[in-house]
Amino acid sequence: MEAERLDQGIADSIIDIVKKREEKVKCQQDVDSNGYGSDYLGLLIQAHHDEDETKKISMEQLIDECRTLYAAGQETANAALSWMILLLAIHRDWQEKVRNEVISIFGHEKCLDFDGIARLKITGMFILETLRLYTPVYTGFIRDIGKEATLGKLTGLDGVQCHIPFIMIHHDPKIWGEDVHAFKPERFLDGIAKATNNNPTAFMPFGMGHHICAGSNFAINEAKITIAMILQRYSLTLSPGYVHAPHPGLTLRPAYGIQIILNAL
Ligand code: HEM
Repeated sequence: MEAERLDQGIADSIIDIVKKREEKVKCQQDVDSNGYGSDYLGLLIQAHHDEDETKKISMEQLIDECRTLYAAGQETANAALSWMILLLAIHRDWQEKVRNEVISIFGHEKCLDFDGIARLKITGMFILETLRLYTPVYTGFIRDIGKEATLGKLTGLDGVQCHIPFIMIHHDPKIWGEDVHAFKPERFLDGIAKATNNNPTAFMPFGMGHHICAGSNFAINEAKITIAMILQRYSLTLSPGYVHAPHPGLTLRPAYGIQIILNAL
């Protein structure tokens, strides 16, 4: 009952947001170039109002899309950012390296732009190493194996489910070396292909194949922007009250949160 009430609450708040956009269009405030808006929600509302019945989506479909995107994008990115903040606070040398890169590209200006974000190479290496060590979707994925598939010498796997736990792959010394548990963003200095010896299945924080994460670029940019904006303003120190307890829930999360002391620069 509680789950149903929450579910209805989520649907109602999405409908409220949609109605506000529709009202704006009715009032002619936002019809100049973007109609219902040029973001993802705007595109969904446009599809909901499409006169072509073959392209039109129902309100239920629109709500489902919003739900999926929020669930897939919020919990994962939240977990990833938490571990990034922890590792920045613990590895002060990397905090300095990342901050120096941010300042060298953006100066002490508070405003970031996309050209600069794309040039945040050290920050990118730091993000990849965090995703390797603390893979948010640690369970990986489960795939049904089809008729024709073979796995090494195994055949006749039709109907078998295959579970690929990303975190075990990301912590496999045969792939990453004996220092697999060490925090070493320099592994990614020459990109993911070099770090994994051209093995695309060695590093899969965003999955792979048909259902690979739809928001991976968004998530990396989101992390770069968040880290850059924090490091432009603060230095981070781990609070002595922090207890390290990665909790394997829906995503890999810090069981008791991450307590950080922020000092304005
Ligand atoms: C660090 C952050 C994130 C991580 C680690 C992550 C990871 C993943 C993983 C492992 C999958 C399953 C891939 C598979 O089954 O092969 C997935 C799917 C998905 N993700 Fe993400 N994700 C992140 C952020 C986001 C964001 C920000 C969005 C949206 C804005 C998003 C949207 C999706 C969607 C829609 C799917 C389903 C794709 C499909 O089934 O076709 N994700 N993500």
